[in-house]
Amino acid sequence: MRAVVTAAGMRAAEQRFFDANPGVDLMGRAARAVARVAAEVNTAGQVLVVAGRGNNGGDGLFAAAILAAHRRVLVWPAFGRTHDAGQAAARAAGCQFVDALGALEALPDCGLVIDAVAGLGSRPGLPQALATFAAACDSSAIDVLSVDLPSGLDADSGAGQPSFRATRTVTFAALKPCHVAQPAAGRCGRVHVVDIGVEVAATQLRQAEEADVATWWPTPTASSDKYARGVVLFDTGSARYQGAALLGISGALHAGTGMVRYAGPVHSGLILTRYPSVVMGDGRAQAAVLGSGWGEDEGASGRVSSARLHAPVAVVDADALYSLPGRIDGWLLTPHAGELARLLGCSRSHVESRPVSCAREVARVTGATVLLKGATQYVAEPGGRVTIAVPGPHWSAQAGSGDVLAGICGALLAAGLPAWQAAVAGSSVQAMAAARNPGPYPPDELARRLPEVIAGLVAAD
Ligand SMILES: NC(=O)C1=CN([C@@H]2O[C@H](COP(=O)(O)OP(=O)(O)OC[C@H]3O[C@@H](n4cnc5c(N)ncnc54)[C@H](O)[C@@H]3O)[C@@H](O)[C@H]2O)[C@@H](O)CC1
Ligand SMILES: Nc1ncnc2c1ncn2[C@@H]1O[C@H](COP(=O)(O)OP(=O)(O)O)[C@@H](O)[C@H]1O
Repeated sequence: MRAVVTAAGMRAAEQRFFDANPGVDLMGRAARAVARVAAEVNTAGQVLVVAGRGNNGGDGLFAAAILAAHRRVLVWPAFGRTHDAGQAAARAAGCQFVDALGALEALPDCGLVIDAVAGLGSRPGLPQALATFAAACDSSAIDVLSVDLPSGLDADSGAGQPSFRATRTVTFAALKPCHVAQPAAGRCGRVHVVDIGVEVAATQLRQAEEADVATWWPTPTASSDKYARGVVLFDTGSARYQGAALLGISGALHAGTGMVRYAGPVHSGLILTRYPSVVMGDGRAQAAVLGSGWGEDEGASGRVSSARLHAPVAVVDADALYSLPGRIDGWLLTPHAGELARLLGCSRSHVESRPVSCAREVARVTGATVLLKGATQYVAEPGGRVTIAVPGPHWSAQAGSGDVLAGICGALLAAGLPAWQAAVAGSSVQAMAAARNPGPYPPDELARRLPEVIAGLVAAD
């Protein structure tokens, strides 16, 4: 699990560090890390450092001084004034200072641009000259190494256009929200988190890793039987959306559930032709999966109540989200941004601009865990902790992926994982299956690839 720290949290951690270690040269440590990664990206070509006015510019200037020992380094102080000591070091090391025009003219001869315009202090957007330069970097496909974060992005919200688009980002102590939240994360390239000695406090926002999923994944033992592994009861699908039932069942079976019961309206012939191990009808279960493919079913409340008679907890997807039976501790809700907006009575764009606080709010009010689906998958617990799932490729943005995901999560909930782990592990493993099978595979095909991903995970653990 990797901590994700806000700009304020990072500044507080830095202050604690300085209080305990007065006089330590953190900027020097940051600059050496930037120079090291710069040398990895491009070993010998000319480097152009764009330096801002603050400490981020200072990191870039000291890195420029280190790199200038072995290669030609140009420095563009984008606002004229820049970090005084950093500027003196860069000049003393022989860096050549250029203006905006000089920077643009030099670009074709450079092997690397270091963006040290702004980091934690970055405000959304760039002034015109920098926006023009960032666009020129984009169109010339030159490697851009951003210091802390691509300048022009807000560290916490990830908002910001125009901004630099980095191929690599070197950040310090911990990830910041903009490194993990799409679409900003897509502008950071490969992110290196460098230890500079600053310890961040435990965070309420974290990014899960494959190793976490491997640790949590429920694997059968010699004493396992189908009931111990978990029974999932599905009430999914409708006459109009029959496929949703098949997709969810596929997710659960390929994630390793002990048994699937199906109590929805889709004809048994259709279900059993595809999945002969499914037991038709109600019965005791460890978890239910509800809502996928219901459409605007008028009997939604009745279907939710009925499932409660058979299973202590449920994954609530799609249209079942609007028939929640009061407080539902231990349950898992799986809305996308539009569904979460409807639950909150706000606009989709409001949810998209504040995904963490919106998911937290619904978790707090319902007592359930909320998996907010989308390009970044946020899992919010009622206590306020939010875990981001392992990311995957955007091919998964297709009808039916959510139905499969609900089934995977149902299997994990039935196996006894707490709702937050079921949600993080389920959405991560689906993303990993998509990442290991790049291309436009339909969601049912990706579900069939889950076993090899899970086998690899548990073997590695
Ligand atoms: N906080 C820490 O623990 C550490 C911080 N360090 C560096 O210090 C940085 C923070 O320094 P500062 O607080 O001085 O802030 P920054 O240097 O990140 O940003 C502030 C400056 O950038 C300008 N600026 C902000 N947004 C802009 C935009 N979109 N376009 C153009 N200019 C913009 C501001 O006007 C201001 O001059 C970190 O990002 C990191 O690079 C490192 O030296 C090491 C440790
Ligand atoms: N841009 C994206 N990149 C990666 N995954 C995405 C993206 N957009 C959506 N997804 C994933 O695709 C699935 C879509 O779910 P959902 O909208 O409920 O679809 P459906 O109801 O049709 O199954 C979710 O698992 C979600 O996390």
